[in-house]
Amino acid sequence: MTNGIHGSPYPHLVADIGGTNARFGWIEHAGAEIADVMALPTSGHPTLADAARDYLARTGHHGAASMAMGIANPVTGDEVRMTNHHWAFSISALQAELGLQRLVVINDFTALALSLPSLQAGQLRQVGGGSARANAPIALLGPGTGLGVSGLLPSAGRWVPLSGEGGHVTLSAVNAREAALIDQLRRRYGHASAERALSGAGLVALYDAVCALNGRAPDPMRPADVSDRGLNGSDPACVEALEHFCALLGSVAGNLALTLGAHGGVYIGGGIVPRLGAFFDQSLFRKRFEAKGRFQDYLAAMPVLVINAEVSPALMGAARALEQA
Ligand SMILES: Nc1ncnc2c1ncn2[C@@H]1O[C@H](COP(=O)(O)OP(=O)(O)OP(=O)(O)O)[C@@H](O)[C@H]1O
Repeated sequence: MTNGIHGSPYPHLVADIGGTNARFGWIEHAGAEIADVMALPTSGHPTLADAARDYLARTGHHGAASMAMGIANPVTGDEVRMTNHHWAFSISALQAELGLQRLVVINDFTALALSLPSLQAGQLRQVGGGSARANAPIALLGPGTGLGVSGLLPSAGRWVPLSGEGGHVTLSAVNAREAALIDQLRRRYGHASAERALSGAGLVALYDAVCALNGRAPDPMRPADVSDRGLNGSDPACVEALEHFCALLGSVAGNLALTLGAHGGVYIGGGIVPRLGAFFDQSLFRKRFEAKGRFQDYLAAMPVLVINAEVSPALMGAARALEQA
């Protein structure tokens, strides 16, 4: 068994645990690529340990010495409880259960942030703005089961990732229709956070809110139904919900970019935006991103980069966290 750069013994099991998908990969030795990447449905396994064992059984791997995972919730102590799924566990108990010498657990978007400097041009699609400045703060947000938010700050020649919960900031409106939609979300949830609109469930909640404002009973929908009918134009309420989704994401992304001074670029991760393709590029997203009054020019220069969903960069970030542990 060999050690990593800072002493994490190999082989490494790496994981990206979202509310819907649990993605795993295997690193046999130092310098090896991440192999046997596999996504398992979180709903198909009673516990995270079960999902990890299922992955190991399916791939025939055994003897992981270290594991790193990014997981979709705040990580503030030994007890971990997912925000958008029922899995909960003790980090020390999971380490013992899986027989690991080292287990590193970080937020999933913190892990994704750690991977950003290694992404290749082919894994990104730029939506407006100029060139990213070197050694400048980077912003990251991504609608999926929830709304992940993070960033990278340059410090003394290395990148420091942020571990906040920016998906739960209060959603704000820029016109009367948005205010009415957000009011619908507030009635439904009490607090209308960004995630209540900018996630899979949020897309359905926006559709429900549009129907309520139009005095129409909503059809039962999954997030993919709303986006499919919005993209093919077959249901005007879905088209409007998808347009609001993109516009509100622009407002939230612009807020994050202003707060961080993200001249290094604003990255969009998560499973939803890459599926919207040209609709997203032609939506109000970019206009809203820049619509910050006197700071329009400041934001107009910043590139927005959509991360291709086919790649699993959060696994790379988890691997990096293990190297740095
Ligand atoms: N075509 C689609 N259009 C819109 N939403 C979709 C589509 N397909 C799947 N979704 C939704 O995307 C969400 C899953 O996103 P993602 O693939 O990023 O999962 P995840 O990594 O488990 O999420 P998270 O990290 O936010 O917990 C689910 O809410 C799902 O219903």
